[in-house]
Amino acid sequence: MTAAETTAQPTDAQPADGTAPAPALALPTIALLGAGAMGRAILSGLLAPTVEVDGPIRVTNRSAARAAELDGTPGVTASATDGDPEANRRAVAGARVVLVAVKPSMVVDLLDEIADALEPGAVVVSVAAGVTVATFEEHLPSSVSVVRSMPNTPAVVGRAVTGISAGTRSSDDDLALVRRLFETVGTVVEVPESQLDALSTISGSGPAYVYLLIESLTEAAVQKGFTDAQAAELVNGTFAGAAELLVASGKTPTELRIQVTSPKGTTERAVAVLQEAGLPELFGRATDAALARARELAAG
Ligand SMILES: NC(=O)C1=CN([C@@H]2O[C@H](COP(=O)(O)OP(=O)(O)OC[C@H]3O[C@@H](n4cnc5c(N)ncnc54)[C@H](OP(=O)(O)O)[C@@H]3O)[C@@H](O)[C@H]2O)C=CC1
Ligand SMILES: O=C(O)[C@@H]1CCC=N1
Repeated sequence: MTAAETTAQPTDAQPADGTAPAPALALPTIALLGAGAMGRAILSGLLAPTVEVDGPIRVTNRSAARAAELDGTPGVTASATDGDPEANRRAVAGARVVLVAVKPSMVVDLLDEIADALEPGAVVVSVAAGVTVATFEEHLPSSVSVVRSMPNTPAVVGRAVTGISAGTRSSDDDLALVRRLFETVGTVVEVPESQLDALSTISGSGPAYVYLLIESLTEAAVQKGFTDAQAAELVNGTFAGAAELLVASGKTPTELRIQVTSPKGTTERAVAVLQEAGLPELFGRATDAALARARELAAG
């Protein structure tokens, strides 16, 4: 299941005895504009039983179908912007945090639409790739602050890595608030804005690189005669197990690769093919291409 196919569901499990855990984290009023793959991934963290948001989260989405689907979720009020030009302005009025999760090309129109409906002191949080703090600040009143962020889709399972960067008007408290918000879906790394596009090429896009590797190894398994189901079990299990081992062992990826690679054994031959084909350099080129695209998005 992709993030785009998920509906917003709390990320934390309820205790086994069925009682609700005490809220561990209180967040102020939140509006979330854009309930696509990323918007809904973040929403799932905010709906965790350990998080208490002041009032329902006000979600908007362009199409009515998705808004209607989310409107039934406890803790959420959702409206569609299609046919309701005031929906975004209503959602942000009185909200302390406004998450902007529409496509980069739609950001500027959205900011112009909501600018004079924002609460003074609101924190506008961008998840849009490439769009700079300067663009946000140019289109918003000086009474609101801007924080740029770059989450990733494992937010759906509470395992996101999110980069955040302060805007020129954001206080330490604003940044701390945004950190707490993204910690509901995983871990948070603070970087200067000058590094956020680079971070996006690594962790923002990173899940796609991992899935591409999984797809490629699965194809190799099928070519070797395994059924699709067997190939998926072998490859998905191997990626999940290797990642878990990396985290649990505290060892470096290099140490763990060497453990697998018996001298003069089979893995050594396979790894040599991948290295000779330039796999490490390919990641350098791929992330350079992503960075160039982020700069195009920034230029509008
Ligand atoms: N996908 C990812 O892994 C990541 C994405 N991002 C960023 O997140 C943002 C969203 O990306 P993603 O979720 O993938 O894209 P999606 O297209 O899945 O989501 C965008 C959503 O915004 C809705 N929308 C469009 N216009 C408006 C509007 N005026 N008001 C309210 N909602 C609107 C769309 O509705 P409808 O579909 O009905 O048109 C859609 O559901 C982008 O800026 C992207 O750069 C950041 C990190 C990772
Ligand atoms: O592909 C994109 O533009 C977004 C940003 C990082 C991941 N997805």
